[in-house]
Amino acid sequence: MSTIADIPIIDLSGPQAEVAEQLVDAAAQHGFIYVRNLGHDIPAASVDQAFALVGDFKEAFNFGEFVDHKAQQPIPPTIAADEAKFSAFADLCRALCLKILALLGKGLEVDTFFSSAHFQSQSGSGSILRFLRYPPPSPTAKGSNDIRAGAHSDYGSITLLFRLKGQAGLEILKKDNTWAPVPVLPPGTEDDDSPPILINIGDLLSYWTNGLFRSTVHRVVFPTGHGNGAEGVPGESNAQPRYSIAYFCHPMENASLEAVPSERVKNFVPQEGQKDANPYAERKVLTAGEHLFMRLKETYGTLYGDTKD
Ligand SMILES: O=C(O)CCC(=O)C(=O)O
Ligand SMILES: [Fe+2]
Repeated sequence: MSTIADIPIIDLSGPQAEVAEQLVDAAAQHGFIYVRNLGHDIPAASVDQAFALVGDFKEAFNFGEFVDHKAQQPIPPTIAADEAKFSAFADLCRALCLKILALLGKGLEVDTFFSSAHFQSQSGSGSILRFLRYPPPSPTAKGSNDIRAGAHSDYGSITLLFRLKGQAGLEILKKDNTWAPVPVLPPGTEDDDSPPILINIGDLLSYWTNGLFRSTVHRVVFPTGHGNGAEGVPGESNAQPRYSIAYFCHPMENASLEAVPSERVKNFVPQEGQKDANPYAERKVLTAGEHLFMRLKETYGTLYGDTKD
């Protein structure tokens, strides 16, 4: 068995100063954090209900922001009946993101520096609630077809990821450049009512903190029996379709990504060769919207009026 990913497990209900410090350390060392879902922030029933809504999706369905509980985009009739439930779930995700951003600010001794740049109004941030469905392996698939979602890092500030017990697939790239599976139920959480919510740092927050917080590369694979060297986690399988729900949190588009007034950020020196070390320490101040545009342009250059070479 490959060794499972080394990701800290944090209970947000502990003493807040300690929790804040743990979150900052986890963001700096790992870029991924398990937040135990003990029902204080997101009730297990709400997660179950959200997964129960996903039945009809083909591969992915993205909700942009809801305004007055209404999606601001055309949504298929099959989904429209549940609009209020989707919106309520998005609200729970927003609230949890705000809490984590406030704690990260507390841990860096910059108070509301991050949290106040988010969700100042109902729209204008590019935050997305995404429902994902990955088909089961096709019996003939070999080699290159064993990747369900290619290696990437997320663009925004933080991402919340909800997964289902028993469903394998997520891996993170470790510092030694090898992949490690990320169990849905890390040791000690097996009896929780709902699996921990996986939080990861996105490129924007890494940029904003001059690389102190790591935006860790991850992917989704078929871990067993497909000859890709990934062996997965006991008790998890990929025989069934896999479902996940991600909430990608972004600051308001006009938020300016000015230097974080934190000693720890100021004093941070990227380790040599650290892949996600931030090259922009002496940079011009971007807004969150400009940062997103830059990332999208890197990925989808031709669509954004650039020619790729
Ligand atoms: O489905 C997953 O477990 C991860 C999805 C993901 O990384 C993404 O959509 O950015
Ligand atoms: Fe991702």
